[in-house]
Amino acid sequence: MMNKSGGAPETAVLARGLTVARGDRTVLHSLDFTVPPGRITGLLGPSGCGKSTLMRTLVGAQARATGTLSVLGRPAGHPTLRSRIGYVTQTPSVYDDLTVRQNLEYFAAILRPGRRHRAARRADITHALTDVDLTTHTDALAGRLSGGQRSRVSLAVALLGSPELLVLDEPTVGLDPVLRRDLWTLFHHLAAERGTTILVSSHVMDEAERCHRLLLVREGRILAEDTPDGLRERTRTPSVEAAFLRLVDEAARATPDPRTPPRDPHPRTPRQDHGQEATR
Ligand SMILES: Nc1ncnc2c1ncn2[C@@H]1O[C@H](COP(=O)(O)OP(=O)(O)OP(=O)(O)O)[C@@H](O)[C@H]1O
Repeated sequence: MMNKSGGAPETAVLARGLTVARGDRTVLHSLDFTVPPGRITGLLGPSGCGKSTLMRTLVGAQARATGTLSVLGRPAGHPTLRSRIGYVTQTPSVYDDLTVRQNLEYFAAILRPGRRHRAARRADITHALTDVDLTTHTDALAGRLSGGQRSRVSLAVALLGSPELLVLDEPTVGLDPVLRRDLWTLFHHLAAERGTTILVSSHVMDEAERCHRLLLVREGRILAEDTPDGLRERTRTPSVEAAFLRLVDEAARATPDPRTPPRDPHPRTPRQDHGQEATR
């Protein structure tokens, strides 16, 4: 979607009535939301609420989706989006029997094949390794790295080619506090200095405070779409975690408990029951 002056897009991602099924059940229910460009949007919600499914749909890896999902002005999954999106899955996508540099060389060659791009690929790899602070481990086998280091190799792969949109599925899980802080500094640097749009999922609510905007998800539905400040003010709570819990309680009050049988809109009079009351 372009703005009125025809310049940069107003939204990096736009979803309308997005519904996604996995197996025999609907996992995402008619979602409406936007992701602004050049900002960090946090996708937050409890385990199993559908965060990974939403990210997979965004990058075109989820087949059974209906509704509208526009990504960088194209329908999700469009072939031209492949080099414009960097996607980091929860499990690091690295080859354990290759060194850090060889992993990056392999993926860089897929993104920009051919000898004429050799210098650009080398510059890209150096850039990505510096971003994730792995320049001292370039010759280490990926299989011998710690969990946090392997996650950072995976992130470096996603940074190759300077994607416009970074989709990061719980990138800070299992990292120590210093590494977590450094990664968030990197995310803010990418958004502020390179205009990268970042969609990052987490079920750790304190990470929400580091995002510009939040999408709170529960049971496959958007509970709220707001800034951290907006959420706290709207719910009159001191933290995003408290705001989330309040919204969950409000949603539960607004939705009848499915275990309670619905009231019969046409109750039969005793005469119509023909005396069957006792057998019900
Ligand atoms: N391959 C699959 N087939 C059927 N259902 C699936 C499949 N993968 C996931 N699901 C279901 O879809 C729902 C959403 O899962 P998803 O992985 O998107 O959640 P999540 O919010 O990312 O969870 P987590 O934070 O634990 O990673 C869950 O109920 C899960 O059981």
